[in-house]
Amino acid sequence: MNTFDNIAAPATGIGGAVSIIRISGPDALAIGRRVWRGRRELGPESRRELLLGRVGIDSALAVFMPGPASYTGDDVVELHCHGGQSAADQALRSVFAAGCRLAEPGEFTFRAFVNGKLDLAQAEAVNDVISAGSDLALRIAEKQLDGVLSRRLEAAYDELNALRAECESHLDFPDEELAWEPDVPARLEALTAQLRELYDTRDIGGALRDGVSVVLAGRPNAGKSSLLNRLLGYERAIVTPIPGTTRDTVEAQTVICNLPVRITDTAGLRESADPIEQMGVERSRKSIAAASVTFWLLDASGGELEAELAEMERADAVNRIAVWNKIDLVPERALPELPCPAVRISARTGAGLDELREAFAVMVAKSPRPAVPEVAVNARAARLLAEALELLPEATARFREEEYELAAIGIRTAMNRVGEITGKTVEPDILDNIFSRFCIGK
Ligand SMILES: Nc1nc2c(c(=O)[nH]1)N(C=O)[C@@H](CNc1ccc(C(=O)N[C@@H](CCC(=O)O)C(=O)O)cc1)CN2
Ligand SMILES: Nc1nc2c(ncn2[C@@H]2O[C@H](COP(=O)(O)OP(=O)(O)OP(=O)(O)O)[C@@H](O)[C@H]2O)c(=O)[nH]1
Ligand SMILES: [Mg+2]
Repeated sequence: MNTFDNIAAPATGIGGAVSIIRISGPDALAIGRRVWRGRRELGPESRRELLLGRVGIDSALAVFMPGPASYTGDDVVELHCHGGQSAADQALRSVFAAGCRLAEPGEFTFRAFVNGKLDLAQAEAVNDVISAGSDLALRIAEKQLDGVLSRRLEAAYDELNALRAECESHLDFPDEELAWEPDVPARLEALTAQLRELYDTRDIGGALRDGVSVVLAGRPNAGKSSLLNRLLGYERAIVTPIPGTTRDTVEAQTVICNLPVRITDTAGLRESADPIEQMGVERSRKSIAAASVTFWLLDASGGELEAELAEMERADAVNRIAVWNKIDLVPERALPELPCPAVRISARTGAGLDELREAFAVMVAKSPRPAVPEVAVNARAARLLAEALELLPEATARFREEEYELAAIGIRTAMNRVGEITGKTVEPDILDNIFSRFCIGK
């Protein structure tokens, strides 16, 4: 990615009423002027004003945002054309003809990073904002974009740097005992605790970014597909009184207690002579093994409680919630105690659904009503924090043993790991890897 090129790309998806084409680079204004004509000329006077004019045959608005006060930090021109493929295409063609190339995925945000408008943690948050699957996921992404995580990491980085310098002064000036900071180990420990607190947000961070995978499992006819439809609020899967209705896995997305969820309905588990059904059951087992939470459906009205429970035990699914269904048919029935969280619901009437949702939120977020955490780190940050957390107790011990050189090396390495999260110290291939996962135009 050459940061001096002029780049352009559609900034909006298809299907909208307006299509925005974004141009960024040293010649953005000249290119904008060549392709867009209005009564007034695009230029420093029209800074951040939307002016009406034409791009080719389409009437379009244009705005000039001079760098460095722009999204990328370079000069930016946006053309707001009519929606649909044709208007945007002809505008884009004239932009390319005027001397732009198509931006690579994430290249606008990459430039914002290179120009110091955003650090790496904020740049990653841009992608999180776009892919946020729930309000909660969006809020946490917006906080990271605002720099909440970055500020904490910057403070940790500065403290590590100060402590590293302290270790080195023990080496460089071994006779100046009086000037030494007395509490280096205590400060190292406090810092380690802060980094661990950040590290401990990785599970909820992963759940918010990737969604939690939930599988609906159980014997045929237990009401898995009925529950799927209930949770989604529309008739996604076929429901019939015939056991073995669902043959293949059915996937959908939803939000439960503000957590984005990828949910899979499965074929009921049983032995069957039908080869197609057996293939479906095979898929069910695979989905159960891959999911992070299992809602295990049990027919509370059935005559075969033992068989259903045995099937559940045999599957040995992780993080399961036992869901006694069809409770509307047997409201008073005493049901066996189970070794896992259990709720009583009716997929038919909707009774107990809130309890199920809460049991799920407690399992995933340790709270029935997950609040917006200040920060929740992603997998990359968690990996780097884990490395720092491994080094710091070691370095603290070395310091106590007056092995200042080893302590300094450990602290410096931990500091660089923390710096990698915000992009202070980072390899180009890591940047490529991060930005290439963005969409074109971002
Ligand atoms: N039309 C349009 N809408 C958009 C964006 C955009 O680029 N274009 N955004 C992005 O994709 C998001 C908004 N984010 C932005 C962040 C910073 C700046 C910007 O120009 N910052 C300058 C000046 C800020 C100011 O006016 O006070 C700066 O930081 O110096 C623009 C958009 C969402 N909506
Ligand atoms: N009374 C009552 N009937 C229910 C309830 N939930 C599901 N049913 C009925 O039970 C039957 C089976 O429901 P499904 O949702 O298709 O069951 P399933 O677990 O998906 O079954 P398979 O796809 O065959 O594995 C249907 O006739 C549903 O209407 C419930 O809460 N109460
Ligand atoms: Mg079904």
